[in-house]
This record gives sequence, C-alpha cells and structure tokens, in this order.
Amino acid sequence: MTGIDRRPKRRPATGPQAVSMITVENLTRTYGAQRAVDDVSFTCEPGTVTGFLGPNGAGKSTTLRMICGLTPPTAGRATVCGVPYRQLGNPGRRVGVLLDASAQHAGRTGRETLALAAITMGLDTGRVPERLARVGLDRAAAKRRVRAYSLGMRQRLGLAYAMLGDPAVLILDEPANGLDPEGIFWMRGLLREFADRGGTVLLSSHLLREVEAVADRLIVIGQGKILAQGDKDQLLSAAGTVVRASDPAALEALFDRIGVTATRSADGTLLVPSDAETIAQAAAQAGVVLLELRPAGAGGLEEMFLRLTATNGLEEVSR
Ligand SMILES: Nc1ncnc2c1ncn2[C@@H]1O[C@H](COP(=O)(O)OP(=O)(O)OP(=O)(O)O)[C@@H](O)[C@H]1O
Repeated sequence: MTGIDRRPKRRPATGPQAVSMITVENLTRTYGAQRAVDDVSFTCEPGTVTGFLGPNGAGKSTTLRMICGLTPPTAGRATVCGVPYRQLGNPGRRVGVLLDASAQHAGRTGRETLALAAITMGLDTGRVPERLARVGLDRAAAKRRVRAYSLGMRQRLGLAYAMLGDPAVLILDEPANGLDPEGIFWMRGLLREFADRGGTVLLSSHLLREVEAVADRLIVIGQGKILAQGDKDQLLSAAGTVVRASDPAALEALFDRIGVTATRSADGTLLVPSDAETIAQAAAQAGVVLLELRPAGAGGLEEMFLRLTATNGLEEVSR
C-alpha cells in the first residue's frame, strides 16, 4: 500500500535514552504446519507507547510470550533491556508483564498477591497499599480474594503487579479487556504518564480505537505477519485523502485515467491513497471542481486496517 513502510523502524536517536528497550528480530513460531508468528521484527523505544494491533488469532499473544521467554521461538530472537528476557536478573524490577489477568492465585487477596510479589522482588511491602490505591483498588477490594474480583479488577491488580517493581518496560496483552469505558480512559492516562516519564510500553489489542487513543506507534499483525508499522501520525497521514467533486463521475474518470484507486463512500466522497496537493493539481488540470479535500485521518486509518486485515477477522479490529 502506498506510503506505508512495513519494515521495522527506529525513531531517530535523540540522546542516550534512544536505544531500543524491546528488540524483536525475525521471530517465528510454528505449531505443526501453522505459522502462528511469521518473521516478525520491530523495536520499542523509551518514551513511547507501541500498540500491537490485530484480530483474534493474529499472533499477538504468541509474540508477547516469546518476548517474555514463555514460548520458545522456532526462529528469530527477542531482547528486553538488551538481553533475552530469561537472562534478566530480578526481571520484575526491569520489565512489568501482564499477559493473563486471571493468572493470579484465586485464593489470595489483592494485598497478599502484591505483598508476595514485593518480597520476591526484594522490595518493601510497605509500598503495597499505595500501589493498590493507584490502580483504583480500595481497602475493601485489597482485602478480598482474587476469585471474587471482576475481570476489570483483575486487570487493575495485574497492572499494579506489573508496575510494582518500577520497571522501565511494560508488556501488556489486551490490558483493557474487562475494563469499562471509564477504566479504559484511566488506563490510557496511566500508560501515557508512564511513557512520558521515559518508560517503554508495548500493549496488544484487537480494537483499533482502544490503541489509537494512547499509542505513538502502531504495529498491525494479521495471520502471523506484520502488515504495517510506523508512527501513528505517519500512518494517519498515509491513510489517504477524502475528496468530493461537483461532478463525481468526472472525478472517478480522472482517477481512472491517472491510475489512482479510489474507494467510494456512502456519503458520495472518495477515499484516495494520494496527498491533497496531487489530487488538487490533477483536478485543476482536468477542470474538475472540488467541493471537499481533506486528510482521511482516523477514518482513513480504519479503512486501511480494514483492507490490511481483510482476511483476518477485520470486524474485530475496527470496532
Ligand atoms: N500452544 C499452541 N498450540 C497450537 N496453536 C497455538 C498455540 N498457541 C497459539 N496457537 C495458534 O497460533 C495462532 C496465534 O495465536 P495467538 O494467541 O498468538 O493470537 P492472538 O493474536 O493473541 O489472538 P487472541 O487475542 O485470540 O489470543 C492462533 O491460530 C492460535 O490458535
């Protein structure tokens, strides 16, 4: 697709912090004949939130599990903070991981869960009440057993657990699952703040809107392969231009002539994978009067994902 770079991209080095905190190189995982993850490469830099986006079964969880050393890759490698995850000493102090909110012991209270984690990491348990409060789990919730927690409460506890050791990196698999809209809004603020303080966040989701609101960078995966990746704004600007003419048929004929594939929308506008200047000049030369000409923006990004994931359960991605 025009304008979309599918290669892994590094942000320009802007200082000593600009080194990648997560590096994924040609990661591949097969299950029998199926390539669940197929030659996936990307990096995540400090100060950024990277949204890892794809429909169910696209290979997101398998990729994150390989990064965290839980699933051995068939080929390729991944490092976190410069080394394979399994080589990190006291990993909870370096990398906060939330892969499955229901993985916590159901018979322990929220407070016990965090206290045990603190002891394992060699931290003072005194920080536990404040950390629970920070994720919106009050005193009463802290005393309840995890089995009585809703999925949203488990996600909050999982986030507190992941952030307990003040890591530099967060790796989160579908952290918004089970959160209500207010909870999702809250979580975005938390992750944004973490990244703005220099942290690195990699989070997966099957919902474009959920990730788009917080991510600086997007990686789109479908059927195990990376379909697109880049800065969100770059992807947005690559998402094309919306154009409307007084004579729609003349405009379509013009695009046909110059070899531009235009997609017609229900409201009579055309989505075109070109920049506004190119379209305006072509229209002026052909004497076609334009009534509207604007970047497609988020709507275009959505269109793009629909097309990129067309055989990958696209309805899940765009909702
Ligand atoms: N342990 C396993 N054994 C066999 N197949 C697996 C295994 N783990 C994952 N897969 C398959 O690999 C593919 C990718 O799964 P994965 O869980 O990584 O996708 P996903 O993008 O995280 O989707 P979801 O959000 O549904 O978990 C799927 O087809 C899945 O069935």
